[in-house]
Amino acid sequence: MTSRATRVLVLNSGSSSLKYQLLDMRDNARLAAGLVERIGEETSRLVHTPRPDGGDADGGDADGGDADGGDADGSGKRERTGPIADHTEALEAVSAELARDGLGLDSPELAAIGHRVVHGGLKFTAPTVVDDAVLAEIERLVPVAPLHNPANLTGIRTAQRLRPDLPQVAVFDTAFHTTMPEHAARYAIDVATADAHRIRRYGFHGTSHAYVSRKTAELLGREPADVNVIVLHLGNGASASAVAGGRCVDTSMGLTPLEGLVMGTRSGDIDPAVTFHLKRVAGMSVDEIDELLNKKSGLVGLCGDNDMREIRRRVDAGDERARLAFDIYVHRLKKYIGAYTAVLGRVDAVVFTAGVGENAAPVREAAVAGLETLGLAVDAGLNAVRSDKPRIISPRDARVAVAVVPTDEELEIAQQTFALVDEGRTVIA
Ligand SMILES: Nc1ncnc2c1ncn2[C@@H]1O[C@H](COP(=O)(O)OP(=O)(O)O)[C@@H](O)[C@H]1O
Ligand SMILES: CC(=O)OP(=O)(O)O
Ligand SMILES: [Mg+2]
Repeated sequence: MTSRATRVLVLNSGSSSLKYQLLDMRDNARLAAGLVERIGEETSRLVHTPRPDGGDADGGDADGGDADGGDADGSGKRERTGPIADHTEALEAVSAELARDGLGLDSPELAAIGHRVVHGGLKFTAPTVVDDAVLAEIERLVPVAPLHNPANLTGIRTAQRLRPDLPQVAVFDTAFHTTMPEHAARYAIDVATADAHRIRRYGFHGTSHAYVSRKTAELLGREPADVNVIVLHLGNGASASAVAGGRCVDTSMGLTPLEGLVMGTRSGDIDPAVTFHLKRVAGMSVDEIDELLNKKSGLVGLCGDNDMREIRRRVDAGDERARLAFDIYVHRLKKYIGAYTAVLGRVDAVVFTAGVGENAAPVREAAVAGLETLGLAVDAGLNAVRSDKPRIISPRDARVAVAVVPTDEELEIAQQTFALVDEGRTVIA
């Protein structure tokens, strides 16, 4: 008997987390999904959900940890807490959980492992089968994605060790943004210096921006080529993009994932001279400034919390610091909506996605408040509906649709991975 390997394991390694999904590409069914968080701390936690779409569970969220996480009844969810030192240990723990369900990494049905890789520079414009040269290039880009590329590399190397025979496919956050025109991608600095050091806007979260902009066209009942969309990917990291006819024409993240919107722990846009000032006047080292802007800024720097749920709780309780953090976050969003409206000329939809964008109705409401002159408004009733389906939340007669479209980076990575390895593939006995 012969069978074709049709499963793909997707690994999304973040700086302190590992999200994973195992999918069967015949019908895109999720066979397992989960999350390891707080890697490197004493209180690491692994949440594993077998058959996340199956049974009568409420559909939950793909990341298995963004929503309130309380759907205990009958979903078969398993949780394990205790120290997990690094991404190698995390993947070994995930592998053990999968094996308990008969879905171990040794399965002959596994066709490939797909990895989210955050920084691919300009070299990688499409999903790529990993070899030594690809690994070396991802490594070379560590200085411009210091929170992400090292974790991505560990994920790939550990997966290679566990299944040396399988294709490992890298799917790059930067790939979707490589269509940006030069006038959007270049910084206005000395060209020779910029070119010598490959300094330019690369943009990130591209897999999500691509998926969500395509789904938005579907939601509007139109072809992606006919639709102009502003995508607001608001997770822990956050970025905006302007997508014209399916191609990215501008995005808020830059050389690194630090630029642009206010994020959970990152400052987003600041005057670059702040860094000189911190060095020359405050006496901080470059590494200290790096840590300040990447890990101790954004929402956490402003109010001590980076989780929008907690910030909203505090705002509702009258906490002034949380209120100011929320207002700064929203003000930056508004600026990007305005800027990208100007960049696109005609906007068909403004779309919210990722943990904050999909769940935080007050953020969506505040971000478009007062933007009626741009044709933007939300319907309070529609905005309040909680759902994991793509939906329009603007009034029926609105000139520009405002929408919520849940992202699914893992599905997109799995599809791109499978498309690559399945081309011309021979049947496995
Ligand atoms: N129900 C909710 N209400 C408001 N914000 C939420 C909710 N659920 C999740 N979030 C926000 O989403 C963030 C995580 O988003 P996510 O897209 O999973 O980020 P990442 O992929 O970068 O880890 C959390 O830090 C929190 O701020
Ligand atoms: C690029 C980036 O910021 O990714 P994340 O949101 O996963 O941190
Ligand atoms: Mg994310």
